[in-house]
Amino acid sequence: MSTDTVLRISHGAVAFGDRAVLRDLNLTVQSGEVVAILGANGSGKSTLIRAALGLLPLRSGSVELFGRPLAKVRQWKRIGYVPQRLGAGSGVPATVREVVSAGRLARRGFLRPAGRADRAAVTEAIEAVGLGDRAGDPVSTLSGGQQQRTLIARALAGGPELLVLDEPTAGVDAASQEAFAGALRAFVDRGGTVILVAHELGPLQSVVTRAVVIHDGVIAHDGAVPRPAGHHAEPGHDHVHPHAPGDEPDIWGTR
Ligand SMILES: Nc1ncnc2c1ncn2[C@@H]1O[C@H](COP(=O)(O)OP(=O)(O)OP(=O)(O)O)[C@@H](O)[C@H]1O
Repeated sequence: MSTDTVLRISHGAVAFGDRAVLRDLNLTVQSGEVVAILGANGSGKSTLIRAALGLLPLRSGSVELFGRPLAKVRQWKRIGYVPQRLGAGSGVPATVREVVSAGRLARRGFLRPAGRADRAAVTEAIEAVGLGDRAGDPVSTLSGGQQQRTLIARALAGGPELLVLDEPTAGVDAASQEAFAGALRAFVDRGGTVILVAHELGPLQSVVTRAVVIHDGVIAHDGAVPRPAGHHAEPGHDHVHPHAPGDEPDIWGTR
């Protein structure tokens, strides 16, 4: 597998008004890595990935994607991004297949009708997340976890090299978490790179190769996935964890 640099953030700083959220942050991700961005609520995890994709401006520092400065990145189809939440209640009764097909648009161009390869990629992505039997159903009839999987399938359908996922399994049922972990594993086996934000990894733990913990605007840990610190017992712990009984959860939200 090649070890090309997929993402490099150098001395990145992001502030909202005069509030610094990220300060002098350095992060390099190589091709083939599965990096989990961890940290407490509000520590800046989403801010980090949004800045990495050019969705938020840096106050200072620089970002390179696939070896190019952000301003020179043209091939956005190399990246699949799944933001934190499906825009709920859009009122559009789109089916799973329609939503996932939207993930092919950047690749095939807006004016060209979907071809055989497009349809095959959409079907494969839907199967990969375990929604083959729901492809014709409106997404509004799906569970939250299934909707999240639909968005992941949409990102996969574009055939990206890098997947960026913001809390893909937060509040997601156990079956969806397992299906999602399987889809990610298949993506990585084919040479894909993943950066994901998480509060707990659950079934994803076996896929993740590296954990980056954000604290106080900088990287407080970069390496092996840290062991849980028993946060379930803490009163401030308010996340929903749909894991199986007897399953030992892994929590990092150091609040
Ligand atoms: N557009 C914005 N304008 C002002 N403040 C913002 C904006 N986006 C994020 N923030 C603030 O920046 C901080 C970091 O937010 P961010 O969403 O990156 O945290 P997070 O680690 O992803 O949190 P969570 O785990 O709750 O999703 C928070 O205090 C948040 O309120």
